[in-house]
Amino acid sequence: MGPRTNNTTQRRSTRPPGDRAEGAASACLVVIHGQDLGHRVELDGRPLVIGRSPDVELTIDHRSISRRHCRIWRDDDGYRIRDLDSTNKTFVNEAPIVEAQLHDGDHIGVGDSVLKFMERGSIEARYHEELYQLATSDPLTGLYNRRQFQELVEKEILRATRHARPLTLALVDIDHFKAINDRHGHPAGDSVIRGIAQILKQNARAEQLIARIGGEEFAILYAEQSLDDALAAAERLRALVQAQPFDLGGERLRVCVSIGVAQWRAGSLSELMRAADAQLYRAKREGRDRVCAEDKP
Ligand SMILES: Nc1nc2c(ncn2[C@@H]2O[C@H](COP(=O)(O)OP(=O)(O)OP(=O)(O)O)[C@@H](O)[C@H]2O)c(=O)[nH]1
Repeated sequence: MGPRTNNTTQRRSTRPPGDRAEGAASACLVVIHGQDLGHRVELDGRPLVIGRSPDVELTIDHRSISRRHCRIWRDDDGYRIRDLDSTNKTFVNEAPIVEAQLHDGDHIGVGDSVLKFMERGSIEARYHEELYQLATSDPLTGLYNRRQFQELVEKEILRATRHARPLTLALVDIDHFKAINDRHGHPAGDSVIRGIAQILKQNARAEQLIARIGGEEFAILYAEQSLDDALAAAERLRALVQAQPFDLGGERLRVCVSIGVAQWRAGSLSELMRAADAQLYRAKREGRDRVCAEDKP
């Protein structure tokens, strides 16, 4: 299990990467050794605890790391780090510390992992920012890509389990998309994909995760929302898409989507995906342009 940034709605937005408010973060941490190499966490001045517990802001689920291992915060002189009496100690540039000032480029050792501290704006931080965007987002829409979505959903499943909160997944698929490509061309198809992504983004709440997980398929995770609430949100999206004509070179085209919704009930991410997928195919079978959800238990 790799590192997870928690405190989702505050620490980092669960909105798609393209939607992130720029300028809020003043520094970042990048994993340069250990699990989830390249993972990046923004520091925006608020205290951040690194540890094995799922309830800290940056979870690294590894036995070499204490439940609450160390804390990073900002004071008038910049960022500081303090070890929280961890079993294996916290290191800055390979020296054990109790408390220390952090400087651009410092290596922070926690258990088997090494994180690099970088001031925002440094060339290296921008380089990592670009790499991170490339690795986690879909270039056509700016939404999360499939891999990143799966990683974030795994984390939400842990949180839902721990706090006994509901979690609902919707899979959204454009209807008869091949015909749009065939009739209007691939670039027009791309603009329809972008347009639908835009509708999904504009109507998402901060705690929702949205991704493009396939050619003309999107996924939305409704964290902390019941099946009924997610169903109502999905139905609103379906109606919005249906009501908004796309302008394809002067021709107005109506596009529809089918949506399958499933609630997480213990079990793995792939079981949740399969359940939502079954509902999506039911929506297609029953005539498209509709939302289907599994019956409640
Ligand atoms: N323009 C464009 N087309 C894509 C992209 N990715 C996949 N496609 C096309 O999307 C089409 C998907 O077609 P199908 O899976 O047959 O589905 P459909 O025509 O939407 O039919 P239903 O889902 O059954 O309503 C294929 O023609 C793919 O080539 C993309 O990034 N851009």
